Amino acid sequence: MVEFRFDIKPLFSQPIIKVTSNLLPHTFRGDRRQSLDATTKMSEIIDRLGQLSATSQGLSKPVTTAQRLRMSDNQTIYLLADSEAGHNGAVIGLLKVGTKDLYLFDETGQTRKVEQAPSILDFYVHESRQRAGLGKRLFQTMLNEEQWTPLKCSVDRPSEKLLAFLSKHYGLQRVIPQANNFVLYEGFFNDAASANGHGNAHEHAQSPQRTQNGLHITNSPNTQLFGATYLGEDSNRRRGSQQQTTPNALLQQITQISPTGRYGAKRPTCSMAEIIHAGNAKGGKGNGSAETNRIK
Ligand SMILES: CC(=O)SCCNC(=O)CCNC(=O)[C@H](O)C(C)(C)COP(=O)(O)OP(=O)(O)OC[C@H]1O[C@@H](n2cnc3c(N)ncnc32)[C@H](O)[C@@H]1OP(=O)(O)O
Repeated sequence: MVEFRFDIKPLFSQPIIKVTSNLLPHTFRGDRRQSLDATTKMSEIIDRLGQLSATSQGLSKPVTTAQRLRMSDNQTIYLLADSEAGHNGAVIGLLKVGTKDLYLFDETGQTRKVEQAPSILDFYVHESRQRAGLGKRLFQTMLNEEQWTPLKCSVDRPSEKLLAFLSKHYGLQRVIPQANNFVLYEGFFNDAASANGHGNAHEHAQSPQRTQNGLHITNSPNTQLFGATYLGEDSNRRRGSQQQTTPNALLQQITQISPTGRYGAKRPTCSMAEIIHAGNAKGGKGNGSAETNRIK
């Protein structure tokens, strides 16, 4: 459990609170002095949980910091607390989500630009409380609040635990291979006009060409950056057979696909990739991954 030198109860009038760039709990009411005190404490909570999440995922630096949240205009952090724990209560989970403009491959290998794609950016439940349903509670609250459905979420470099989590609770198993670090599941592009539940995600297809050798070429930045996609018989068979893929197999698949990330070797910064996959947030961005720069 993550305890603090101050009492967290005044900040958590309910077990799960939402925080955006003003660094105040969404339920907060108070004068200027109280706001200042609350933002200082919230910053400490976010930084601690962000650091623990990074450590737990083996990342060299946190994906989530108070400073990054303050600089963003489209990110929300959900925090889960146990007010009964310890002397001052304890914060036990963090989930950061946002929307991203992404170039993505659909099921047929065609490139699509998706604006404001719902994205899962960071997720952590303290080690002492994992596998007790708290992650599900946090995730479900987020889905209800954002009015998102799991199938329509892109996931920024999911860990093996998160892949297992999405498979278990939401039946998400078959990924659509991507050239960037985001993972999508089959069905993401169905009825894409309402991709984020509010109906305001937009996607644009790039017209594809299929050559004799099965290479799939579009005039898209994905193709320019990562080359054509091979749509061989094998991949068609795999799709046709509707195989169930285990999280481990998925991870392996992603490892092979992902050009960067926690699974790949370090590679030089690609400024083109940064431009293409940069999200809407004003904060610093990563190497091909909208949010992270997770491996440095
Ligand atoms: C985009 C990103 O954020 S990627 C990074 C995701 N975060 C991490 O990997 C950090 C470490 N892990 C965690 O913090 C948590 O395990 C979370 C956030 C992924 C899930 O939270 P939990 O409270 O454990 O989830 P919850 O109890 O609701 O669901 C449990 C299911 O999650 C998956 N899971 C959780 N822990 C593990 C684990 N150690 N090994 C494998 N699967 C796991 C399993 O499917 C598990 O079901 P099972 O116990 O029947 O096998």
